[in-house]
Amino acid sequence: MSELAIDVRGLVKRFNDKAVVRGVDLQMPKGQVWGFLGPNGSGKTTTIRMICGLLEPSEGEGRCLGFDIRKQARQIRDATGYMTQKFSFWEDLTIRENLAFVARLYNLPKRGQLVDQTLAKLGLTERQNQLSGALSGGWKQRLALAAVTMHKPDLLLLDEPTAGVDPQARREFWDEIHQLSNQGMTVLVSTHYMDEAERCDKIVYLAHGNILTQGRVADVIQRAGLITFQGKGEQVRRLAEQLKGTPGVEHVAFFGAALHISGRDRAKLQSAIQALPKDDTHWQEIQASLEDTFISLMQDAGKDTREHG
Ligand SMILES: Nc1ncnc2c1ncn2[C@@H]1O[C@H](COP(=O)(O)OP(=O)(O)OP(=O)(O)O)[C@@H](O)[C@H]1O
Repeated sequence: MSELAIDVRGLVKRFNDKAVVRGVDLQMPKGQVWGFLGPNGSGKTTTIRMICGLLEPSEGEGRCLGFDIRKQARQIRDATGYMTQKFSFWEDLTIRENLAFVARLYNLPKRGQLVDQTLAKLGLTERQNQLSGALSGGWKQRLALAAVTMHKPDLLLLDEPTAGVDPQARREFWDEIHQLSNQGMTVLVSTHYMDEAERCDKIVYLAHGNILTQGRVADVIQRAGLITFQGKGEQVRRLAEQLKGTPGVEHVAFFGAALHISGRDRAKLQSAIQALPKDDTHWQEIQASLEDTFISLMQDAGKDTREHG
């Protein structure tokens, strides 16, 4: 039996002749947690849907949990939990009714007992008869996660599961993801949050339908070879415009109140800083963050697209 949960090659998806996924190869070992990142519209959802057999690729092939993504969608569905971006409950059904509905959908045995256990694990037994629509965003996502894992899938595909959820609830959600992973589940999760990317064994970064980089977070940052300086001070907002377009300054971005400038030539970055009007801004070289790296990758990918049409 293959040790790869996902093994797909050359996946292409075209909608009305426009390629939105342009040749994705993904080999993901079982038991790991991988993050799927990339700007809006880069093709993450489309790729996930092809992997789990919901969408037929225009080109390419592969296996998910050993099943052919083109021919064995049903088997993949039965062994996979897929939480879509807009996972929605019947808001006018109770919490219990929603779980019971999913259990019936998967034709699970001992449904009543299973729903009881799931409610207890979630800590929602007391509230089981409340309408799901009344739950907070964080609770809704936890309920959704419980629903898509009730059939004990081998692979969990989560599409931006924590969008719009507060930081505390996101943390709790991730604790649950890691617990599921400890039980042997393989998890592929798409996200726009850098702190979530850092919790993954590996990340895959997609832009314009292509994988631009993948690997452990530290390796991805190191491979990008970015040099970053951070500026802090009262005047820093005024400096940003001035720095844009300066030779050697490849990108300029605010991180809270601090300004980051990055490039690949340290001397040029230093010259750019020295040429600034003297004020109280304090500059220091820092290690490039994952976000700096992604901003840079995205800008490079943008240039590529413009250059190559
Ligand atoms: N059924 C469809 N028909 C036509 N175009 C589509 C369809 N589904 C997706 N697209 C387009 O494909 C591109 C990739 O979309 P996709 O949802 O895969 O991106 P994404 O990386 O998941 O984005 P986000 O981070 O915003 O969720 C987008 O331009 C989208 O508009």
